[in-house]
Amino acid sequence: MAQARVVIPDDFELPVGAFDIPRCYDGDLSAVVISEGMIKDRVRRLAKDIHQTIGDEPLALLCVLKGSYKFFTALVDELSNARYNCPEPMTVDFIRVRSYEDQASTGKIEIMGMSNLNELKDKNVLVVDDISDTGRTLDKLLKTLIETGVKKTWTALLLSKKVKRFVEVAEDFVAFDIPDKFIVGYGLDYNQKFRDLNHICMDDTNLKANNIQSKSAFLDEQLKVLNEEKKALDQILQSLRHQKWALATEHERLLTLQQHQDQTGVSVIKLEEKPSLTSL
Ligand SMILES: O=P(O)(O)OC[C@H]1O[C@H](OP(=O)(O)OP(=O)(O)O)[C@H](O)[C@@H]1O
Ligand code: HPA
Repeated sequence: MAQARVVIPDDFELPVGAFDIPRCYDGDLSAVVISEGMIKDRVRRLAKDIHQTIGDEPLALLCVLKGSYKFFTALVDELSNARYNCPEPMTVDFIRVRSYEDQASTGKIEIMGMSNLNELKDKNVLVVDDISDTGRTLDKLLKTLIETGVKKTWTALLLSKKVKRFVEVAEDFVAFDIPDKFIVGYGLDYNQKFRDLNHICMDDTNLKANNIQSKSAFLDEQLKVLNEEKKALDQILQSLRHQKWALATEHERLLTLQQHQDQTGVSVIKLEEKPSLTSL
């Protein structure tokens, strides 16, 4: 039977005040998106789906640290139950992969603790990660595992973000499909903060980012209006300059005329050179 997907709608937000949130995160979160209880229930079912698909094969579970430590622990427990009567053992391995700074992938996938990868040679490996966003982490890791000579790979993800992937990667088992928003909690961090949070939440920086975006759009509009006003004022200024220049020229001509009249007693109309426009 095809696995059912659990798709979290884009506007699904539960009030933070309705959940138990550690005091140290007061004011840091804007919404709860998936509660701990829902994760627990979903992971139990996901473990059954994994066992049904992979069967009673020997299986190595690879935890992609740090983000997936909570999901991994929950999944191993549920898989142990699901595989209770399985004659083949299940092993656990850990690897650290890092690429994010603030809320963005740097594109530089750093794999740490590569030495134990050789232990996975010829094995069936279930890669367990917390989230697929750009897809770069899983892509790099899967390619590395294939180069290492593993027998077969599957991926189990707590979250799959509904966003166009930078690289398409097989997502074999997914607990939740989530909106394209930066989320934290249940192992996921924002600059190492919030990993210990039990629920998956939206951190307030999403709100701040939205506010900044709308403020910036508002300022762009203001700037457009001001630029138009500046253009009109420039035109008025230019016209005033011309008028001032004409008046100054006329003034100087009359002065010269008067001087000439004072010296000679004769009234002569004499054209003088105009002052330059830039000197006004
Ligand atoms: O699909 P991607 O865009 O590559 O993003 C997914 C990866 O990003 C996070 O890791 P991060 O680099 O933040 O390290 P962490 O696990 O230590 O938090 C997360 O744990 C995934 O491994
Ligand atoms: O939305 C996210 N939150 C935390 N870590 C992440 N790594 C990729 N995407 C995310």
